[in-house]
Amino acid sequence: MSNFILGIDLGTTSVKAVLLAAGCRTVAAGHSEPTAADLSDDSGIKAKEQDPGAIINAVNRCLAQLPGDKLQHVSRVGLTGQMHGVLFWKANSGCDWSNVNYFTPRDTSQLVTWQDGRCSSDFLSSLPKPESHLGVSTGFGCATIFWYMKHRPQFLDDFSVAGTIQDYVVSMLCGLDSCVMTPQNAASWGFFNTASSQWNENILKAAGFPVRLLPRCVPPGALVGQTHSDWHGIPAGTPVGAALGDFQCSVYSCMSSPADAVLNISTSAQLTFAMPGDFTPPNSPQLESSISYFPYFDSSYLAVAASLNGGNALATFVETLTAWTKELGVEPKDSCLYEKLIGSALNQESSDLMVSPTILGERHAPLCLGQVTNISASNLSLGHVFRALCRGVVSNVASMMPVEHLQRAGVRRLVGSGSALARNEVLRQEVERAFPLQVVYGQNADSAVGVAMALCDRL
Ligand SMILES: Nc1ncnc2c1ncn2[C@@H]1O[C@H](COP(=O)(O)OP(=O)(O)O)[C@@H](O)[C@H]1O
Ligand SMILES: O=C(CO)[C@@H](O)[C@H](O)[C@H](O)[C@H](O)COP(=O)(O)O
Repeated sequence: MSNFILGIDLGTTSVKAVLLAAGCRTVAAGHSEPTAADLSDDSGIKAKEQDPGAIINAVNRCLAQLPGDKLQHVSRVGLTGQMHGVLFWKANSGCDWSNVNYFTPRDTSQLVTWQDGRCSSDFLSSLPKPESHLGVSTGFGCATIFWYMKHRPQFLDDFSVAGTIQDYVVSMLCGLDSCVMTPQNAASWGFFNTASSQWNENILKAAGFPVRLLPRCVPPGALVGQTHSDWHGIPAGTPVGAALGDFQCSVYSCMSSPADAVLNISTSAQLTFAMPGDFTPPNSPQLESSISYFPYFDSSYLAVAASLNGGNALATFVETLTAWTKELGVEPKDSCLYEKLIGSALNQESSDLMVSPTILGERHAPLCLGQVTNISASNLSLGHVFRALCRGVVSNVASMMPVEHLQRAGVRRLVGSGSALARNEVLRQEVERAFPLQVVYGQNADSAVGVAMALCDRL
């Protein structure tokens, strides 16, 4: 039996796991499980948190579905997942292995995710200026830690380690008493200089920030350690890579030429292309710009329009419909609703209803919330509304990085990735209408495949 590489994506909505066979381009098996729902927020601070226990349960369910005869021949484990977020744990007691075959979290905080809104614009303005080309937005790890410093300082005293959810899993698998992070994820926390690959420690220390919580940085593709226990049949001693960013991994899974742009629509949405190898980002944040530059591999960068409003806008509409119908005494299933909405919109070729889906605002325009305009008595059918909503999601991310910008950068083809795109023909139709480019959809184009490919290519 040949060796396999296990890739796991801890996404905001679902966990995906794949086994990549030798040659790194064949997906031997894959599975996905819904992850944790957002915890209800009765604090009034627009918190968006997820329970690490529910996330790791989804990981355990996902791996339990993979073929055991392949799991025992895994030669590398790669983790990726939702960026920007932060969870805290206690060194050496962050998880419980009493189930022998897998671990469950212990002594951790909740995961404060990239969708968290507790850091107001005023609060962010009160923070020191970062020495980085990337600004700091609400939901970014360092901003969240500054928030806890100001509003709940004792909370931080209970913990000795912090990282993204994917960094946490790497630490638990390798039995680390600290956290190791790649620049792909460190850049998503803020106060990280990607040119020097260092935290803005002096700036943070001067502001009283608990720098003891900052992870140690290693290059993407680095191995952090080895699994210290058998895990779902994967033998102890299996090398584990430092965790990568889901955005970069979705690109790595399907970008095959510098002339490719990638449109990933998952919970969020990203439109991106690779910058030339000699590109260096500006010295300071371009806060009003809808385009940012995120570290990729080998000191290269991706230009990205990172929208906060992707599949989550569609999910919010489905959840709202479910709530309305429950109030009316009916209990539809979400999956049934998606099928009906997609079906209705496929029968509605076009609509003059206009939907701007930015219910979370955008990082470059946080106050620009969602809108529905041009409503008439004849364009409020489910087909009209869902068609207009899908077009709105695509138009919004396209407005953040117009096709002219792509063409000036030499882009000739658009590759689609992410479950929201893979599962929604209306969304794909709107992509093909919005972009006068060749549009293809990557086979197995998602972050779990991308992290496994990245590890494989760096064997
Ligand atoms: N049954 C479904 N049919 C079509 N789209 C769906 C369905 N279920 C979820 N989605 C869409 O998929 C999105 C989640 O995509 P996913 O790739 O799982 O996200 P992530 O990688 O961020 O966890 C949801 O936001 C929703 O818009
Ligand atoms: O694209 C960027 C980079 O800022 C971020 O938006 C980031 O990739 C994503 O929003 C988060 O990682 C969440 O991703 P996902 O759960 O939607 O796959």
